[in-house]
Amino acid sequence: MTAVLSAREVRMTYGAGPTAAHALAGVDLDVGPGSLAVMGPSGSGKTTLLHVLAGIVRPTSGSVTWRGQDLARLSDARRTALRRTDFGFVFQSGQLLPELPAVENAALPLMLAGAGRRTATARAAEWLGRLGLTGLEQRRPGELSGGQGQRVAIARALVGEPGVVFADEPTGALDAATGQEVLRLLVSATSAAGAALVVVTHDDRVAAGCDRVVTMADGRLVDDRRTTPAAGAVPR
Ligand SMILES: Nc1ncnc2c1ncn2[C@@H]1O[C@H](COP(=O)(O)OP(=O)(O)OP(=O)(O)O)[C@@H](O)[C@H]1O
Repeated sequence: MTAVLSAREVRMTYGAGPTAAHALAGVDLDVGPGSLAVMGPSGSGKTTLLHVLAGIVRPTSGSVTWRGQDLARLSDARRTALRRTDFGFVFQSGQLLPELPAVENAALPLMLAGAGRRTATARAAEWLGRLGLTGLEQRRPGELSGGQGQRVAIARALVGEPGVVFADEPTGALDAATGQEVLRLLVSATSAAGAALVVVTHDDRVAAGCDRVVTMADGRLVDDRRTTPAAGAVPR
């Protein structure tokens, strides 16, 4: 496997002394092309790992390498710039700007990167179309269902052609059937865009729809396996 993103001996400790929380206690992980689910009990370090991999937080020690650069060594400004150009994000819900129509929400990363409004919204509209939202471009988030809102969030994550998409419980606020559909779209759209996907989830069915599943416990990776269609992967 050719790793696109590599974590080595990553540790993350919150606080100090006897009450310190060792959220990551030495994690080695190579993220390759395809989709990777991160599972594990509450408090095991999943979100912290996602944030460290995505350069949102700097680990206490260890390295995270993306395209030859150690994210932990970059300045905050450089990391923020790199996050904007190279990474896409989908969160549980509520991350769309309520006053903007769907197409402008999806176009935001391009506009932040300096693209003109017309070009940005045209590209965002294409992505909304690919995600089955044609005709809903002018709706505001409050006028969309939860599943439609998450599809707008997927369009926004992919519009800038990132190398990796990070998703934290992207189906957590949806009912089971809608969640499965959103996950299927997230996996297939990310793959079609040539981006890797890292998804934190508590849901076995979501994990089964990914190519690979790692499990965390107490800040460590304790299991790493490839899924097969026979193991229940979502048909594409
Ligand atoms: N900002 C913070 N300050 C202090 N401790 C934190 C902070 N963020 C996380 N922790 C602690 O680090 C550990 C790992 O938290 P993390 O959120 O990564 O776990 P998780 O597996 O994503 O949990 P969940 O499934 O409940 O979201 C927990 O013990 C948590 O209390």
